[in-house]
Formats: sequence, structure tokens, C-alpha cells
Amino acid sequence: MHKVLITDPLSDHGIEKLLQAPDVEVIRKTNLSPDELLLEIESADALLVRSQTKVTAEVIAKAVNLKVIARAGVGVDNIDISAATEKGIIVVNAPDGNTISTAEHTFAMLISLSRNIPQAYHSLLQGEWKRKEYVGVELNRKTLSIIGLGRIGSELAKRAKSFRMDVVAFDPYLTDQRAVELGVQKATFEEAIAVGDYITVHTPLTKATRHLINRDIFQQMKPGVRIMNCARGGIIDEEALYEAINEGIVAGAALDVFEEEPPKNHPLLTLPQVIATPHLGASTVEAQENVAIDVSEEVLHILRNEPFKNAVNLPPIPAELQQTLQPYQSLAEKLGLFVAQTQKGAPTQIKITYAGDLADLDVAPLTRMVLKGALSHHLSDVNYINAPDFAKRRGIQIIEQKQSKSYGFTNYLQVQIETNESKQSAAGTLLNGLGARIVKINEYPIDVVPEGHMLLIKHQDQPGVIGKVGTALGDHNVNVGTMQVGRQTIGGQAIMMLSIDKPATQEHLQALEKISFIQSITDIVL
Ligand SMILES: NC(=O)c1ccc[n+]([C@@H]2O[C@H](COP(=O)([O-])OP(=O)(O)OC[C@H]3O[C@@H](n4cnc5c(N)ncnc54)[C@H](O)[C@@H]3O)[C@@H](O)[C@H]2O)c1
Ligand SMILES: O=C(O)[C@H](O)COP(=O)(O)O
Repeated sequence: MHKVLITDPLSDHGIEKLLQAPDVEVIRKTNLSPDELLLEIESADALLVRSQTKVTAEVIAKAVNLKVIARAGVGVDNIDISAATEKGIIVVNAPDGNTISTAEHTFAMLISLSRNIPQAYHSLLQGEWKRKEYVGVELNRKTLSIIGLGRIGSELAKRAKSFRMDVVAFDPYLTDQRAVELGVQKATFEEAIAVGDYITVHTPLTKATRHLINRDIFQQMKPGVRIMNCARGGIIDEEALYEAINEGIVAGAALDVFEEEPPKNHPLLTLPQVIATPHLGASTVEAQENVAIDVSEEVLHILRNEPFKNAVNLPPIPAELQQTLQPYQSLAEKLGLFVAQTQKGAPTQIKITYAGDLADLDVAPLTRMVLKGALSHHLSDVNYINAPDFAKRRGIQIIEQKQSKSYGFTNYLQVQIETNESKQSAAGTLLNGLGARIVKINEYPIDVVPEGHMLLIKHQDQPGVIGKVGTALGDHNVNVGTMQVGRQTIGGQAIMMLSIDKPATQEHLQALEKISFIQSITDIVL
């Protein structure tokens, strides 16, 4: 039974699939203290959060079974992604479900800011009737500068266009074609800052975007500019915004997010020019259902070892490619594991060669599987997510290469591992309808099903050696399933690959070592 811990409020309807899953136990505990979270996380297989729960390195370190952290929303700045990656925990989010709601909320802020709606309402409730004080400005023909034209920025642009605003946008990934499609003017960051009557930010919060809008940047703005942040607290330097309002550069600001949430005695909230909401961008019935459905499905897929989509700590793989590569994954992992078991010493280089049909594909997911297999022989806790990271931190050089020569196979994958003591390789293929085969070990051609308990014996090609090996194993009641021999020249160096029906013990290995012309024996488990 998988234990799924939910620590922020999620839509009941959205998590129905989780609640009904026979293999899942859902535990809902919101408003946990950091200490309570450390206790609860210990036995959880999955953690579902929104922006409130802080999934720190300490929390991740405490988790024993955790396979996935799912963010029911977009921003993952409350999750320590590198700690999760290092531990091999998948982090997924729900990037699409709240786009419209947040764009609409930003637009509501834009209008409220222009017409002083919150301030006027508040004043009216105080018994006042101040029509002169709350004269606003039109949006028509004003310039809206959007910093970050991703999902939300683009939806906001469409709405602003329908209000006849001129939309200027800066986004490092904005192409000319996309700008034309959206009817926005593509600008540099400096241009967007200089021309906006309204400036709104819709970037993620990263090291690069922290205090993107700072003291210097406020000085470059049009006097009377209005500022909006419905993305993340911290993209705008709050102290600098406070000063810019008091200096008269900024006429008003609308904030849905804060550097510290909830804000405590925040100076900005004392200014009449500032309107604010408590991080409500995604708080609609529709958005909450969407994101909860999305992450529930992702969590179920991950817990059940099925393909999933929105991993934040894995490069995205198109569904079609995922389907094509899926049958090769096990072969890739087994080749990595096989070669790692044939040698001693610390790996310094892992070279993976792809040929035949594989040479035309994006094989990065297979490389991950090779690394997982190769590293898991020596290291516990290596998985598909953290294997490249493990290799990098250990200074192992990874070489991924493609070649046209596939030795007559339609697909061909070779793994070579170099350690400080030796260099060993194995190549494999997927035979149509017959499954995986190891077809080469170092320079020896062979045909072996990579499965179960095996013995790799290096010997000299001499009459009688094969028979003696069979007899020695038989004497110890070890049944040989298959046997394959590979040699380069008659009487020269040769290898024998045997599949055996039970694990080889030290006693078995010692018995084999006594046979003349045998040079080495390695037991392998795949
Ligand atoms: N207030 C809320 O409740 C709420 C709801 C949803 C999302 N958000 C936040 O809104 C933000 C945007 O979400 P999204 O779904 O549109 O994300 P997105 O990934 O679709 O878009 C972000 C865009 O920012 C761009 N970008 C990155 N760095 C930039 C920089 N330095 N300058 C300019 N552009 C830059 C990216 O290229 C990308 O196009 C995120 O911070 C997210 O957490 C807030
Ligand atoms: O990044 C997001 O998706 C939003 O900030 C929503 O956050 P919330 O789930 O805490 O409302």
C-alpha cells in the first residue's frame, strides 16, 4: 500500500482518483509544524503540496520511502529540487491547470489598480463618499509591459489586447513568430521597463530573477508607472518598491505574492497606493480541480511505475519517444549492470555507443538507464533520476556517442566502463519478437539472454574445458540453463557465459578455479 501524504488544502474532487485507488492510503494533514512534517514524511511514498508547505533539504533527508513530491500548481520554489534529485525523488508539478485563473486574477488586479476599486470600496464601508479622490485611469491605449511571456504572461497579453492596450513583452525565449501571433511587441528588458505604463512580472522565482526589479530598475521606469506581481514574491525587491512609491515614480502597485508569506507588518501594506490579495492567483474552483487532478494522476503513475509527464527534475521526453525507447530501457540498464559486475576498481569513464535505429533517436533516457545500472552495482539509492548527478559528483566522465556501424543488428547499444584497473564492455540488441540479447562481451561475439544468475568465465580455448565446467557445476548440484562460448581464434583466449539456476557460492567458484586453462570467473546477477 502506497502512503500518500497531502499537507496543503487540495480539491476533494481533484484527488478522487487517489482516494479511490485500492493501492493507496491518503493521509491529509494540513498546517503541520516543521517538526510534525519531519515525523509524517518518514513513511510517506508520495508528498502532495501547494506553495505553503516548505519541502526543505531537512524534510527530504528524513524521508525513507519517498518517490515523488508533487506540487499542485506551477511554482516549485518551496521545494529543494537539488536535494530531491540527489536522493532520486521525482518532483512533478501541474503547469497548465491554473494558467487561466492566474491570468484572470492579474487582469482583475490591473483593473482594480486603475480604478482604485479596493480603496474606494473600503472608504465606502467607512461611510465616506469620496468621488474625487478615486478618479482612475483608462487602460485603453496604455502600454502594458509583460516580463515573462510564458503560459500566464501570454494569456494576460490576449486579455490586455482585447482592452485595446499596447502590449510589450520581454522574455529570453520569445521568438519573433510568437510575438506576431500574440500581437505583442517584442522588446529588450530595458525597453520593456522604460515604456510601460503598467509593468507586470510572470517569470519563475530563480537566482536570476530574484530582485529582477530593483532600485536601479525603478529609476528607469516612466514616472507614474503601475506595477503588478502575481508571480512570486522576491522577483520585485519590496524595499525598493516601497521607496519608488514614496518617491512618486510608482503610482500604484498590485501584489498577490510576497517575499514572506503571510506578510507580517509589511510596510507596503500601509501605503494607500498598494492593493493586495493573499496569494489568490490560482484560487478558483476550476484551477484547484485541474491541478489536483493532474498531480493525482502523476503520483499514481509514478507509484505504479508507469510513464509520467511533468517532472521538474528530469528533461521532458515526448510521449512518442518515450514509447519508442521503453523496450530498450531494461536492456540499457542490464548492460550497465553487467559490465559493472565484470570489473574491479572505481569507474572513471562510462562510454555508451548507440547504433542502428537507436542512432537516430534522442537517447538521453537510455543513457540514464545505463548509468543507473552501472552505478547501482556499487552504490545504493541510485535511480533513474539521480544517476547522472551521482556520476558527476564522483567525477565519472560520461561519453554518449552514435555510430553508423551496427554489426548487422537493426539496433545496437554498447557500454564500456573504464576503471582505474581495467576497461570492459558489453553490447546488446533487442531482437524483434525475441527480446534482449547480449551480443558481444569485449571483443568476443556471443548470444546471451541477459537474465538471472550467470557466470562469465575467461579461459583458454582448449578441448575438454567446457565439459569440466559442466561436470564441476553438476557435482555441486548447480543446473546449467544455457551455455555460450565466444573465441577469437582456435586455441586462443575465449569466454564462456553460463546461465545457472541458482546463485553461485564461493564453493562453486573455487571448484571451477581448479580447472586447468580457466583464468577468471565472475558471477553476475541481472
Ligand atoms: N499567484 C499565483 O497564485 C500563481 C499561480 C500560478 C503561477 N504563478 C507563478 O507565475 C509565474 C509564471 O507561471 P507560468 O505558468 O506562466 O510559467 P511559464 O514557465 O509558462 O512562464 C515563465 C516565463 O518566464 C520566462 N523567463 C524566465 N526568466 C526570465 C527573465 N529573467 N526575464 C523574462 N522572462 C523570463 C520564461 O522564459 C517563461 O517563458 C511562476 O512564478 C509561477 O510560480 C503564480
Ligand atoms: O505557482 C503556483 O501555482 C501558484 O503560486 C499557486 O500557489 P498555491 O497552490 O499555493 O495557490
